[in-house]
Amino acid sequence: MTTTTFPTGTILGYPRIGRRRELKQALESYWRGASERAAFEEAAAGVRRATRERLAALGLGRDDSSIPESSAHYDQVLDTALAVGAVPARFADVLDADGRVDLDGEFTLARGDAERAPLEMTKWFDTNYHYLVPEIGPETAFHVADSRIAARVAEARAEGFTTRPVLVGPVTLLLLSKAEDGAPAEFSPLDRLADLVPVYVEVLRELREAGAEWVQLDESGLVSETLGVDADTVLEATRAAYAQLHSATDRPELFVATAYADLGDEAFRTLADSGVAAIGVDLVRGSAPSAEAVAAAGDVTIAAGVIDGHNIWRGDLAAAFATLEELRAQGATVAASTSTSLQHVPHDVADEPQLDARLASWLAFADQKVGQIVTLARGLTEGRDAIAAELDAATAAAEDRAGAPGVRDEKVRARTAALGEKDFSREDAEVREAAQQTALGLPVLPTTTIGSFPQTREIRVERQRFAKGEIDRETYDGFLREEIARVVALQEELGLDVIVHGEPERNDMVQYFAENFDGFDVTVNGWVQSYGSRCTRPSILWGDVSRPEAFTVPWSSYAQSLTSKPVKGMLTGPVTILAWSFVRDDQPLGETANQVALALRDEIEDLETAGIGIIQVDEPALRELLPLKQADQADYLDWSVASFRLATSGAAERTQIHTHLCYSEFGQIIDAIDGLDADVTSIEAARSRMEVVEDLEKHHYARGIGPGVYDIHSPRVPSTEEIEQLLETALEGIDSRLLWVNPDCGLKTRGYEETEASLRNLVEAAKTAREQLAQNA
Ligand SMILES: Nc1nc2c(c(=O)[nH]1)N[C@@H](CNc1ccc(C(=O)N[C@@H](CCC(=O)N[C@@H](CCC(=O)N[C@@H](CCC(=O)O)C(=O)O)C(=O)O)C(=O)O)cc1)CN2
Ligand code: MET
Ligand SMILES: [Zn+2]
Repeated sequence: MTTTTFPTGTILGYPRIGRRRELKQALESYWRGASERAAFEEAAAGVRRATRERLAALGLGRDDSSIPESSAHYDQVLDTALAVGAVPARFADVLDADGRVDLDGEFTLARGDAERAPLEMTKWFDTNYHYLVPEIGPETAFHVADSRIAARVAEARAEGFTTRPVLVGPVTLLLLSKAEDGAPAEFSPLDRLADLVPVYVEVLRELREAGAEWVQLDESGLVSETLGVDADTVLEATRAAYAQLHSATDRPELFVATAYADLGDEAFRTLADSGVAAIGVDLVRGSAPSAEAVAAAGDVTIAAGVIDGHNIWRGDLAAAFATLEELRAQGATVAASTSTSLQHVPHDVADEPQLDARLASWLAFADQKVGQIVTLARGLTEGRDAIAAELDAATAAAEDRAGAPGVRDEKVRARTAALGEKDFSREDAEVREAAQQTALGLPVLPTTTIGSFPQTREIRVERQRFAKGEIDRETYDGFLREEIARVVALQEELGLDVIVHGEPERNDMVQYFAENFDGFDVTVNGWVQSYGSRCTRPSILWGDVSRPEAFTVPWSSYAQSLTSKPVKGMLTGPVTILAWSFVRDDQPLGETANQVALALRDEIEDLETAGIGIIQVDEPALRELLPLKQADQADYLDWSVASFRLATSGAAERTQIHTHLCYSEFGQIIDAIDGLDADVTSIEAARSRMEVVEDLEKHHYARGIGPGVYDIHSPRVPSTEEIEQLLETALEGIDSRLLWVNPDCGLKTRGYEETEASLRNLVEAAKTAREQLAQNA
């Protein structure tokens, strides 16, 4: 086997949706049937080509494997699952006679079809990216089902690039998978490792044939303690898998990348001992391997993740370089790398000319981070003096940021400093329940939705016209009021009990808040993929946060003026606002969370004054930010739960506080959910068919609870019978006085046709369930 050296500087991955979301456009157009397959393939290839050219222009080498081949149409976990044939039996028909899967098969798994729900989607580590969860059973027939990753390597090769293909590694792939339906209770996907690794061996051979000299296997599963498998078992699996991959012939050199938390010496040594040639460690979230581990590791290259792939600050470049030098002084072969893939940050600060120049000078998006990597690599080759100017410039920017106006706002500081215990708690839950019963008079099994109604193209276009100055504020507001009136009337007609205004005024549930708070800025082109073709523009929280004036109140009161049923006010909670923004890194998150909480507390007070009796404070990201290391979890849950309570505990007894969580497994955090002290909580449950009910029962959960009965992630309309069935399951573990009937999440990504049909069935099913309860009483 040829031995090639690892590049001195590299990144673990690059945004793949395109600088102007070209891939999103192409995907949605293909799905709509508005373009042919060939046109889609061409657009996707265009994004890949532009990425390679850009990375080379920024200074990564064309032929030294420093450019990762990290593209994906929909999801990188799906791409790896397809490569090794991890296709569940319920989708067996997407495989052709040769066991291969094509483009439409890929999208069937990702998006489902009329009969089938798609693969489940869940959080990728502690990020706002969502991957598709492979389903693996005792019978899953692993085989090479798809060769697109090799084809992309060959495509790059033809254009003069030697790229480094990126796959999810075998251990992490299985750790992130779920057991296929019908698998025995004691079955764990990791049990199939020995059957899976030989298929990776074949895939590696294919990649080598296509011209890859290095392959990157992402094994962040090794750093997480939240995947339900103990550390020793994970290390044992790692040892077994990599010994076998190492001994394979005709393969690229192995680079195992880990990210999102500390790898730790033991896992580092396990990888080094099993013969992998390079190991990536996240030095933003974790620490460098110890001197002993480095000494014991032989000639393995350490790809030191010193540039933050998960946040947008320019950071302390001099400190990053010092870390590299220190590792080198210990005898390590070092490369400069990002801590994670850059898929979590936008492309380019230069695409944001509207940003204040001073703020912009503190930032580094993906392209700036590539520049930083190139600088550090040059420093490693030529010595510190060669990059002194760049290091000094970054230091000067950090100093400027520390003293800039708005970073500290003394009024905000005085308010958080004065907080006492009473600011974090409400009247007893029973007292509140009685007051709310009187105030609201809701039926048993009340029906409601989670907040958003379909964000139609028309709404987005009107908002864009308003942003461009093509229509004035009055016209835009008038349009939104019409939209709200329509949505309220629709809910009345459907017979829902608690009405929402539909959130048409919001571009995004976090960005909208950032736009209305001080201390934030927003981007115009700073798109980051959240899942599939869906993107967000995370806001930049750079200063102390406060709320200049009420902003949700006019919409909620307008909706309330149209109906005698209660309208639910709709806010995004402090933890979620932090989780889905780029947050200042110069103070503890808990401190920032309390500032956001106080801004929300002000809004809640104004909603109450305006006569809104139910207020939902969404915290879908509560589970997302849960630290991957158990030792850090208690502290996180303390400050996150406290910030929610700070936001909501100013509410009167009679005001019913709701919260909503989705996209996660909740078993692990039920105590924290209880600690939020919300009166009613809606959670995602339909896709896991009410699995959560068992957990709730185990914890003797005694508050209002709405486990979702309708999966809003696919256009499929759930039948009345199906929803009745789910309600029956729910009622086996939940007291009927506590149960609410609602979808899994907001309806913003859905169309009206399926939304109306589904909600009609939901209301109908609730009616039947109520009748049955009355009969049984
Ligand atoms: N921040 C955040 N994170 C989240 C969620 C969330 O809602 N927000 N939900 C969960 C799942 N993730 C999601 C992420 C994004 C979307 C989503 O729908 N995104 C939209 C964009 C939302 C947005 O910001 N829209 C803007 C800009 C819309 C736009 O693209 N306008 C066009 C013009 C209009 C058009 O032709 O469509 C343009 O600028 O070119 C607006 O409405 O104003 C999309 O990708 O399509 C849904 C779920 C978890 N994480
Ligand atoms: C991702 S959670 C979404 C909650 C929000 N209120 C909505 O309905 O869209
Ligand atoms: Zn949700």
